[in-house]
Amino acid sequence: MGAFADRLAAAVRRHGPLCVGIDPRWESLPAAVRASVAHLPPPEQPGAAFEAFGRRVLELVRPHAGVVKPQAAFFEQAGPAGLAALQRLMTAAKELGFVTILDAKRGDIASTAAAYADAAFGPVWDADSLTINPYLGRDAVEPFLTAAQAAGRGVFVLVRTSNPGAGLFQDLVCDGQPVYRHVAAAVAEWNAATLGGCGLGDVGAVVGATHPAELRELRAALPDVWLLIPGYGAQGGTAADVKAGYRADGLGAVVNSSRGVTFPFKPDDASWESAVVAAAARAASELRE
Ligand SMILES: O=C(O)c1cc(=O)[nH]c(=O)n1[C@@H]1O[C@H](COP(=O)(O)O)[C@@H](O)[C@H]1O
Repeated sequence: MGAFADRLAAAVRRHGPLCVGIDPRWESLPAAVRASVAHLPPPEQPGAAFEAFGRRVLELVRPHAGVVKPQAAFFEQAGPAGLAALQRLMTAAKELGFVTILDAKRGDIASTAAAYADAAFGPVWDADSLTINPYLGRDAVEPFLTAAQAAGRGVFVLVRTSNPGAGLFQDLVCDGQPVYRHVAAAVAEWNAATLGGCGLGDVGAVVGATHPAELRELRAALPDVWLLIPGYGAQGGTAADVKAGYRADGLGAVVNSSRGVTFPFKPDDASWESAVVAAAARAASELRE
């Protein structure tokens, strides 16, 4: 219990709260990276380029971040070569000492959820943690919790997402509270059984940086829950917006930036690597303050 929470705490103490999202887009990649795969058959080019780019990004951001979050959709889009790239990047991230969040937003009936969980935490993806969608209910979430606990891993449950349309269902008031507060209450219950030495547990909550009022409210309601806060950077969330996500001890939140850190350049910019380093350094310092 708490194995994942404690690993995350160690990473955040060492490197600060920045989580770098790896969401590669073929059209945004540096021209040099695309050229380096031009000899391959076209269906294999995006996957190979994603791997080369992702590996370099991991090395470049290493001094500034202890957590990475590859988003599976972008790799799936690149077909089998993309999935192979994702698998190798997950391994590379672990070898570099990052805590990994596999962002696949899984959720299904219990028997299928068990297969998703087995895939995420088993030897293939070997993720430290996985994002999950709780919409199907308790029996659909529990297989992820069981598998995560058995393997010393964690999950991040979608609670209040960063997208503009998040309120359509999440804000509906039912039994006197918005739906996202009901989800938060369930997260608190699931997390309570998993606390580690750092005082936080293995069942985290996803709360968007774009909703600072809800972030403040959820930080108070979930004092021992790790928050994964996306929406900082490209979606408009600022360092001031995410401030309410941290606990007084500075732990409790990891703040994700994907495009803001990994694509701060135009494809034909030869100095893209220094742009990535500068963006990671800037985000890390802003978030630490
Ligand atoms: O679970 C997530 O990571 C997530 C939840 C959410 O509410 N909003 C959100 O943007 N995300 C993910 O966080 C990343 C945000 O990317 P950028 O907007 O480029 O920083 C993407 O991978 C999204 O899929």
